Amino acid sequence: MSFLLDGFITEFFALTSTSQHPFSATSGGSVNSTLSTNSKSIHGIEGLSDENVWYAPAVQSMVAMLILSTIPRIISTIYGWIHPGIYNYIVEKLYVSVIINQDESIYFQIGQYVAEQEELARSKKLRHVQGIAKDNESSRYPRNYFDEEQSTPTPQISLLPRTGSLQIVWHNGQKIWVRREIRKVENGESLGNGLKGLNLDLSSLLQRSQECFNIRSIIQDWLDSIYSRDYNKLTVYQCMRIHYGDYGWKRISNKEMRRYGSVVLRENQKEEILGDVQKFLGSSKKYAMRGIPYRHAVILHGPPGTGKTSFIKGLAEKLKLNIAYISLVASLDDDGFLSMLTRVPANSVIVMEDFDRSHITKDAQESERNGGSGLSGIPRITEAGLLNALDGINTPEGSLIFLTCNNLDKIGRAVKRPGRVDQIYYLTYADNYQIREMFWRFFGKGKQTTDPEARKDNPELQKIANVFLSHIQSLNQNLTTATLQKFFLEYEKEKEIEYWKQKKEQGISKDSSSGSVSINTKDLKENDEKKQHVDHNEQEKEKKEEEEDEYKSIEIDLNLLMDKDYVINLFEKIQMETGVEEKMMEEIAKRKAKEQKKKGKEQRKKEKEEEKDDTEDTEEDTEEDTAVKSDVADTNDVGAPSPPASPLPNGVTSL
Ligand SMILES: Nc1ncnc2c1ncn2[C@@H]1O[C@H](COP(=O)(O)OP(=O)(O)OP(=O)(O)O)[C@@H](O)[C@H]1O
Repeated sequence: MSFLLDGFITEFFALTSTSQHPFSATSGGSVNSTLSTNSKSIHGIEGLSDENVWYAPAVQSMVAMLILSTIPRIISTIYGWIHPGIYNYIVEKLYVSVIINQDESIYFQIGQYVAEQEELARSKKLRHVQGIAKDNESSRYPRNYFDEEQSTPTPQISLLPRTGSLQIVWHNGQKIWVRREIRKVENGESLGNGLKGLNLDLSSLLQRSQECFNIRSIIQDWLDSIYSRDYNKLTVYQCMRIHYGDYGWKRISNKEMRRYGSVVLRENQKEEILGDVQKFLGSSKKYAMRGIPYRHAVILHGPPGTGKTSFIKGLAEKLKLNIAYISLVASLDDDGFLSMLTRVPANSVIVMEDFDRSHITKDAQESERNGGSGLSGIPRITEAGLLNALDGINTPEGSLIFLTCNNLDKIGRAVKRPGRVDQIYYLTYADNYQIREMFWRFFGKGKQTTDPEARKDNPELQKIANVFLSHIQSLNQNLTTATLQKFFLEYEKEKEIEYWKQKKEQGISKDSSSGSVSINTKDLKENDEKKQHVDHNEQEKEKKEEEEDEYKSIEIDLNLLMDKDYVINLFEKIQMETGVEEKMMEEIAKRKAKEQKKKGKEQRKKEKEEEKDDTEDTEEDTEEDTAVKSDVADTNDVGAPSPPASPLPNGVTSL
């Protein structure tokens, strides 16, 4: 009922107010003329001038369309008051509607499209909206470390229609009503506002012989437009609980893909995994012929920060796949798990991370003791559920599954056996090849980042890379690629800080030397306030653009990377900050203690030498004094004996 009332009110305002007509957002000018002609066209067209006559039929048909689309709603609303049965009958006969539940993977795309149309239209009709935070990527760079405002960008707010509000979206001249509404459970009761079970109810006036196929093709157009715009971006889905007992795939981000080339594994390892996956993706017929379930599971294991997640993202970019994360530690039971696998968004690689930390350990009893498998009341995936998933019982044809873990020993043999898991790869600490590649990817220019031949053109950087590598080797420590990345970022940051510091100093001295132009506040006040505001905004924009260009062109001085002490100290600082594994911390502590001891020894040695020098000086002084005294004595008391030489060793003074 309220749905139709809203529709009626919307139509009423659309007819009575030209500025609020949905067309006004896209073609404001033409709408005014259209509607001002309405009254004339209804009573005839005699009032129209010759040059306007040509569009009269169009105006008439538009008005007729508007009336036609409104009248059924008005009638159905009135009848709805009189008799719900009649209301239902009219709705049933005159409208088509499609409901998309929140647990459908396209729910978010359709919701996004509709919200964007609303934002585009900036409809003045929307009065009560939902405010959500919008991530403002562009405000993050350039990073001038002295500009505090810049480093803490203000969050941006975006307005969306509220749950329950009615939106109108025009598609090729056809009007679609869209409403987000709280989902009704099966017995017809609403779940209440606290729960986020939502439907998108899209309805449209029934058009002859098109029925729901028309609205289906409209929704398909919307989806196509969203997908074509976001093509080349990685869509990441996460399996989430939508409301009690119900799970869905939620799109959590739509990012630029991580480039496959930006991930550095051991020499040829990346190509090996890629080749294996490509071979699988191109072998559907072979699998079918042999009657083998067409699915492929890969385990990536190794210490944290060796690039397991990064590699999967890079692989997804390379193969143009989306990523669907499913957490094995979430409160998800076997039924939920398997049903989610059947609904995995198309063209996705399924990723189950931190497998060894899940409740599915190699010892099922241990798992139960730890509260797994539902004994603690929290629904859990059981080992049997996981084995079924890996066997491909519920997974769609062509499923590609990646499992990641730090400790492979914690995974039961049943899981690892051939047929369930097809390949196992170990990603470990960075070797010389990876250190070198990471270095060039960070500091090389153009082709040098990936092409060893091109690096020969930069012997200076090659020298720095070699010396840097030898410093790392002298550390004699296992370093992950994540630690190396952090090192380079920290180094860059330090150098940038130095750069901005210098810039700031130069800026101040430049201003003071040139006797910067002082602003006459009186003159400013006389200026038009609006103009000032515009000028200020433009200046800010220009300044930002200049800084952005400058940021891109900052030349980082890499010579410090050849300083062994600097490199070792920065690594230790990073390792301390990032809380590396205990063993590494122990090693650092040991080395620190050793260094401290060495320094203490050197200090004592130095002190001893200084004291020795002092004693020698004292002795010399004493001798000199004695000589002076004896001279004096010679002069004053000729014949007095000289004092005996001290029997104490050097540096010990006699009391
Ligand atoms: N081999 C690598 N090549 C490029 N970048 C890497 C590599 N390994 C780690 N990194 C960087 O380190 C960070 C952490 O890496 P990532 O999350 O992929 O590690 P992980 O092995 O999945 O760790 P965990 O086991 O804790 O999940 C990322 O920012 C990534 O850019």
